[in-house]
Amino acid sequence: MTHLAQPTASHFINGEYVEDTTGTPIPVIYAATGETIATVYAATPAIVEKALETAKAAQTAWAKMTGTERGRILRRAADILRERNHDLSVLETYDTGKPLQETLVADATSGADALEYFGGLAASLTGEHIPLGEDWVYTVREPLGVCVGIGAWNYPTQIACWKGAPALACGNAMVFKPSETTPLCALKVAEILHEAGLPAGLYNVIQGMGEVGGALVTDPRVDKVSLTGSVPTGKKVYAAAASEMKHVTMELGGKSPMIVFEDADIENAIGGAINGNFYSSGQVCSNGTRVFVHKDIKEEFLARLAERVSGAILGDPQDEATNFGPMVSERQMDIVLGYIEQGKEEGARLICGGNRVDMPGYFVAPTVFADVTDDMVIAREEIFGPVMAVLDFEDEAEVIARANDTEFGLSAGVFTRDLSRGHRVIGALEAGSCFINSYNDAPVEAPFGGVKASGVGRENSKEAINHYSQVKSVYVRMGDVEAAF
Ligand SMILES: NC(=O)c1ccc[n+]([C@@H]2O[C@H](COP(=O)([O-])OP(=O)(O)OC[C@H]3O[C@@H](n4cnc5c(N)ncnc54)[C@H](O)[C@@H]3O)[C@@H](O)[C@H]2O)c1
Ligand SMILES: C[N+](C)(C)CC=O
Repeated sequence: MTHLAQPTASHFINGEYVEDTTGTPIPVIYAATGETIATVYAATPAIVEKALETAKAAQTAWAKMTGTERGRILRRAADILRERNHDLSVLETYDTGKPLQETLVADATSGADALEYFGGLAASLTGEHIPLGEDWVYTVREPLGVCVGIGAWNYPTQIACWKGAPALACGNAMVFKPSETTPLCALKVAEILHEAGLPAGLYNVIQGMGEVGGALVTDPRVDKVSLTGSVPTGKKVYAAAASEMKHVTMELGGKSPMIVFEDADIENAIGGAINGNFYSSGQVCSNGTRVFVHKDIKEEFLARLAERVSGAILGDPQDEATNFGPMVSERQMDIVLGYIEQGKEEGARLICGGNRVDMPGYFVAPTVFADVTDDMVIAREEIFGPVMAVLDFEDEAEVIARANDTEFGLSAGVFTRDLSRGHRVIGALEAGSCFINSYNDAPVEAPFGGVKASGVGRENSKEAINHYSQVKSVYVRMGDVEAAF
């Protein structure tokens, strides 16, 4: 019997589903059971060619439409996403294993927000007039052309929309390659965009592993590459794109600090630490996985934290009562369990969790280590699972220096009732997406992205427009041209 997650076909190109079973089969495995629920096929060179040719051909006419017309289509797509939120959330849960309780509020909804926001901005994308005496300069905001989006597996619907919405609003075409681990949701985004009236060829989805991503990145017809993925992949893709000076956005990994001062509202800080470590079972790029807690409140923090973590409900992710799901794959589970063993060997104090859960699927118990030191591997490397490292500190200058002592710079959070200190400390932290008395809020109105090895460019907000368009300046002389000879 065909599982309801099985898509119509593997790829969506030129406004329709396209199949080519000669590509490498990619099984889609439901992380809560280990069963194969769908199969898609990696794009062959012919499929890659068709997607790029189609995108290139469709983009010129799209760019000539008014922003109002483009925006209307994106906003219609946002409405359809919201109307179908339940079905899309069920699919997201099959694709990723994340609990339905989360996907109902975080995935298609945040994708719809992006489509609505950039749909609303499309009509206001203008240049400026710069008077220069009798002469003047005007600027024109132009699309880049064909953009490639490459996704990670933790937020497949959101990533497909966060890249597609600003690209399309600016008049570009997109070829999107989802993660091979979660190939399903982006196909629905493409289907809905076309149902909303998007002309054929402007948003194409093709499947595949890194080689397909690599073929897209190096193709001369591609003008921009936006990757969400790990730092090692980011370095490769950035280098490949640099050979032809392509525009890039790099949304990469992190090992972000969350600092809890002694005057913090401790329950709020614990709530922030739980959201910033255990939401999506810890598979969130911006997570505050190094939780620095002032030594005076550390033991109280740990005791209350352990009590609250015991409230995690592990189970069937399609059951709305479940609030903690499995790792996306067996491979990711093994990576996370390997880090947990390393934490134990390094001498960190295990407060809770620390094991695979004895149930079907790839569940790792929410894990907290205390007495973690800066040099431990679990404090230095991105784990991308439910593993919180709690470190203690004594004073502000010391904790800022330690928080910044990392190659990453995606996010940072501070909990304190002293707002002067909150702003001062956030100002000194090397991170792109920061929080005061909160953690991991990512509304579409706020720029999102990292500094240092965590990334280049920003998604969301008006900032994203700068990364999907370029400015042409035109000098207009009103008088005669003066020349030396
Ligand atoms: N900053 C953000 O917004 C953000 C959001 C989500 C996830 N992430 C990061 O993503 C990582 C987890 O996701 P992942 O395991 O899927 O990452 P990954 O780097 O393994 O893969 C990401 C994507 O890149 C593709 N890819 C791999 N090699 C490639 C190559 N040489 N050329 C082109 N494409 C290639 C993969 O097929 C996949 O689609 C974590 O590090 C996490 O922090 C970042
Ligand atoms: C962008 N965000 C934080 C919602 C998901 C990243 O993994």
